[in-house]
Amino acid sequence: MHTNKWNALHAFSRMALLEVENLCTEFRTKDGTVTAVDDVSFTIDKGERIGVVGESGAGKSVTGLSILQLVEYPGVITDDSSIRLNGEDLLAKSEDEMASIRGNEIAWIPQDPLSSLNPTSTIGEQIVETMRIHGYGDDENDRRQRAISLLADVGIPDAANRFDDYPSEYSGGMRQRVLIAMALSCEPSLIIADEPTTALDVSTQAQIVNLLRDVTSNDTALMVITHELGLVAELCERVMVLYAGTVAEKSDVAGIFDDPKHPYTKNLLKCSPHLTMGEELNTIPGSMPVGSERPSGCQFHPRCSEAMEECSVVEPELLPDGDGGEVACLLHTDQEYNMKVDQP
Ligand SMILES: Nc1ncnc2c1ncn2[C@@H]1O[C@H](COP(=O)(O)OP(=O)(O)OP(=O)(O)O)[C@@H](O)[C@H]1O
Repeated sequence: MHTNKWNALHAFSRMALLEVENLCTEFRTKDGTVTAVDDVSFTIDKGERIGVVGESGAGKSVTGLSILQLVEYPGVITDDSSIRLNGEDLLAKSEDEMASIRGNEIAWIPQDPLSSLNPTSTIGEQIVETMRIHGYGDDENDRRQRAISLLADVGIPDAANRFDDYPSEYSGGMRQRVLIAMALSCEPSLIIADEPTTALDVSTQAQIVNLLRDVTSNDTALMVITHELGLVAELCERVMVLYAGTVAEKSDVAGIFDDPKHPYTKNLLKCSPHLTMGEELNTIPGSMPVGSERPSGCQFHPRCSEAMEECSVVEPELLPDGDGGEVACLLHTDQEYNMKVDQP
């Protein structure tokens, strides 16, 4: 019952910044409909850091891109979905309004710093341009000064001189810092970071985690998309575990590590290089359903070592787990489901 007190405090001290309800995002391809995000609901409070975790293909990036309405063709957010920022319906916004919200209100840190930066433009000019596009700052000189101070804030030494360098003159870790500076440049209320430490060495990863923790605050919330639960442990307050586009489990960070409920979460913990600390690293046998073919019942049941007969028939609902979190697993629900299966 460790989380109830925390949740009560959380409810009183914070307000919802982002409210995602029943988000469904489908890719309507010629080979059938791929449901990338299937009825996902969650909130992010002002200044909160939340981790969205799962293996490749779980729907993490599409969830983030849906919030920004940047899902590529033939992706469609279905009509029952709702995404609200500070109470405003983002799905009712025009493309021009969304363009202004991107960067100004919600900033995206993409997966790959090298391909996200323009190799032919200086680092400083790219940060200034982000502010210019979003109408931030009064004049070019202000924007330039702010870019230099942001570069210094994210730990670029000798920022005034490094302003005029090209991306190729920065290391991988420095390029990631630049993307963080760009995300911060227009003072967004939410930053969505997609795998922010992938491809960095271990000590640089630790520095980027510390930086992300330092730059998020009461004014800036963070949604981290990652397959790495170790990153979540170091950085986030709450976790949402996705599997095949559905929410497997939600919890505060302590709950996920001390008492994971969903068998998929338990498997992910055994697969995290940071958490296993030199013990044998496991992989989860089998693979996530791909394309339009989805198993009946629980999406994870074909790979689940704890699966029961009814797991192949009944789709588990996401229900309170009794510890302040929520879990979608028949092992953690009462007899109601078994009765449903037994009925003719
Ligand atoms: N353009 C597309 N057309 C068809 N299916 C797509 C498209 N983009 C994504 N998908 C499908 O959506 C699902 C979720 O993809 P998503 O990129 O969100 O996964 P992820 O959890 O972020 O994985 P990764 O860690 O590999 O980025 C996958 O099954 C993927 O194949």
